Amino acid sequence: MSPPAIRLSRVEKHYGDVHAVAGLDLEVAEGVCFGLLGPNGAGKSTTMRMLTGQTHPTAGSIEVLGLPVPRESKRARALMGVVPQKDNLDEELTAEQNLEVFAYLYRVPARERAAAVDRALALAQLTDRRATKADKLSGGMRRRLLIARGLVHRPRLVLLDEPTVGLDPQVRQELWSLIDGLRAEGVTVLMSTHYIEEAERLADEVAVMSYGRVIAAGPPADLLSAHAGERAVEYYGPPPRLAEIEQLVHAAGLPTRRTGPSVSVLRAESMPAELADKLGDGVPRAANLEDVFVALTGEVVA
Ligand SMILES: Nc1ncnc2c1ncn2[C@@H]1O[C@H](COP(=O)(O)OP(=O)(O)OP(=O)(O)O)[C@@H](O)[C@H]1O
Repeated sequence: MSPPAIRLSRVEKHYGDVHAVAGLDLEVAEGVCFGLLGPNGAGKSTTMRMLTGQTHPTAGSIEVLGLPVPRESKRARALMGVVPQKDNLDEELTAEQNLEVFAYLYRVPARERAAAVDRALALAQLTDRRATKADKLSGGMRRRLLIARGLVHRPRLVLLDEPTVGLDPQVRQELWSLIDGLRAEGVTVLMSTHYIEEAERLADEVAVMSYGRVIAAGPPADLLSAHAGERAVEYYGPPPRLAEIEQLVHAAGLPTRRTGPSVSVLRAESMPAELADKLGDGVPRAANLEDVFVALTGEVVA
């Protein structure tokens, strides 16, 4: 078996009293799309920044594509593509020029640069906008360009920090297709997100982070069966009715969680018929990673 693309072992990052990362163990296998899931402040961005060598760990060890980081972060950076959360395109340059600059910085050989830029433009679906300045592109186009820029040198590993944050649902779908395409090509993807649906839709494996640690990791289906079961049923009603439902369900040994104006009964596939009768009509749905997260932490994501 080939060594993992990313390995973090007992990694800590302290900012004064804040332990942004607090004993992180993580392995990402080659060719996998891996989702780092957790609420704001869980330590996802700090982890990403340590992988690129932008910030150094307080303790622990990090390897990226077999190279120790931060010692060899320059070599590691040359092999990976990094797509930052914050859009830092050069406004003055066209889509094509933004890509050319990165092809040069990533040392794509001069005779291959034009083809690399063309390929990245096609990937971003911006071939017909190649001569448009970045400040004239829409939000979705800019984000696609930002991703394509990180891919111009055909990296084996791509880090995507919150790739679709703040974008409308249609643009998000487009980016999901783009990321899916990378996975199909065998590129290893590490993506941080606080959108449950994004992790569910794209990730082969997920690590749930809370307060700087991984509290559960594995393929989404395994996490669901271990922590949330197969199905949930949502019941709506006034607060006293919801409290009553919770009491009845807990007495039967099943977990619940509040979701706004409703109570979700988890592991509903094991609900006794008698209890189902008492609870009346509910809205059945499949269990999701949010159920897992809440079951593990009591916190609500996003
Ligand atoms: N440079 C810094 N100085 C001080 N504290 C920091 C710094 N960077 C991060 N932190 C703190 O570390 C914790 C983890 O932050 P981090 O940005 O890694 O979380 P996150 O999961 O990526 O959340 P977000 O999605 O909001 O970026 C937070 O409490 C944050 O305030």
